[in-house]
Amino acid sequence: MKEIRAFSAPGKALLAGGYLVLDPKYESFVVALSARMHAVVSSSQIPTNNRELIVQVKSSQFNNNEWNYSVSKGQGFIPKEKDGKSNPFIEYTISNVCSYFFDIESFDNHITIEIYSDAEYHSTENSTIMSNKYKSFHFHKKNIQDVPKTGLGSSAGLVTVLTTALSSVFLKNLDVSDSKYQHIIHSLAQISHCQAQGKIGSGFDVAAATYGSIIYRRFPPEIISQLPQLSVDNVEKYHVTLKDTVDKCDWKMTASPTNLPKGFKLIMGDVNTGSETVKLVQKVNKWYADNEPQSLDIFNCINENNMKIIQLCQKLDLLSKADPLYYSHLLESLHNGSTDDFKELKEFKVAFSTIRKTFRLITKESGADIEPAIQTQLLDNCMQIDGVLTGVVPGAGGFDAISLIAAETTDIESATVGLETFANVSWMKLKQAECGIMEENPQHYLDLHVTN
Ligand SMILES: Nc1ncnc2c1ncn2[C@@H]1O[C@H](COP(=O)(O)OP(=O)(O)O)[C@@H](O)[C@H]1O
Ligand SMILES: C[C@@](O)(CCOP(=O)(O)OP(=O)(O)O)CC(=O)O
Repeated sequence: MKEIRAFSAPGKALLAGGYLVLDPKYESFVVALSARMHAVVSSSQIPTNNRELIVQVKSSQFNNNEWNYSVSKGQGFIPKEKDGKSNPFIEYTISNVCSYFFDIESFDNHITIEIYSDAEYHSTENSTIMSNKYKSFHFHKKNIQDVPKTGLGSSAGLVTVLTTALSSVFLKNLDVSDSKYQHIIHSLAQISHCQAQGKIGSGFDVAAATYGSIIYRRFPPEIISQLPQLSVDNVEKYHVTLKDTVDKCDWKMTASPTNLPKGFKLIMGDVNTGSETVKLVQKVNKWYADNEPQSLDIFNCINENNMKIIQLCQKLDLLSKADPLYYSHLLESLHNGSTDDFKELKEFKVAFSTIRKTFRLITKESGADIEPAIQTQLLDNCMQIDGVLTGVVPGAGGFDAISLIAAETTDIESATVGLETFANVSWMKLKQAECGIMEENPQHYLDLHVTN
């Protein structure tokens, strides 16, 4: 009998903690976003002589892209694509999930996974909308690697949701709301994502895809770097080390659920030019090493303000319950220019402006365009808009995007329409996600038809 299940995972914005998050001594604030990556998985058992798996991954939104893999222990769980096509994010995910579960006695060996990604992950130019009563997706004429990204973490979302979908074939009782399974999904996805990227980043994107909005402290990079290379000759060794890493190892990380305070929302503006995170990180690392110990003081100053933001979010949320009247006045102040009358809001603004000031200092000293002048101007202008409290360049910064924190009642589109100052920004149809990885109804992806 054919089994069908569906899952989805959210995108991310690193609101506080860019660069510092790479070091396990600092915590960061990651907001999970309503743009999600989806996987619909169906599996069945077909007769074979060996324990070979057939895994077909379809991403029909992108020029009908599809990858057809055969995977077996004899090939070291290294997937072989029928036509030699490659997608490292899919391949490492298949390798790790298969290696982790391969001692399970019986499992479905014919697996089809359909990937869908929400509109906000990519430029929607020249795309066709296909929808049904429940979902709506953009279909492109280009292959996945040729459609411009917006920077919400498509590969992290893909790897996390694919890890979940594949694991569900081996674990029929997989429950994504159970922390035991979330840990397995998160660990396998972090490992696969790092291997596919060829570097061990901070992993905040995979953590948000799994756990939702979080206060995040990264795992030590050695957890992943100590894994042996997966090859035909060391299948057993890889399997044992992987099992230990996922099941026994202390990942020494934090991923505590958090949220923007009640009555506030995150607004993301796509600036449409793009930056290269790897190059920015290299420049900042060089600047840091060349300028110790002052660079440590600068990072500590950013950290103090990051922590302030995390504490203020918690404080505001408590206040919304403890003193609803005061809180409603506080929210109103965002629309009548009196935010400075409320010390919590004043402190919130000061924390962000200090972080921005410090980012500008690093920009000047390192040559890494974290908050380039054009973004400074844009953010300053945004802060004049009715309802907007503050703003920052998220993640690595650069020319990619801006994040604003505003009253839920802010209408950013109307406030900026037709204004030259905001001509280069497109406001993304996004909000904070309600949760990390979640199970979806597979019926909701059926009968998609053209709607534009
Ligand atoms: N919907 C999708 N279907 C198939 N592969 C995808 C999809 N989205 C992302 N990917 C994979 O992730 C890659 C982009 O990863 P990356 O450059 O790290 O971008 P991002 O910063 O969005 O994570 C794509 O080239 C592709 O291999
Ligand atoms: C600099 C960083 O700390 C944050 C980068 O955040 P972005 O959200 O800009 O990331 P990408 O999607 O990978 O480009 C690097 C890291 O944490 O890996």
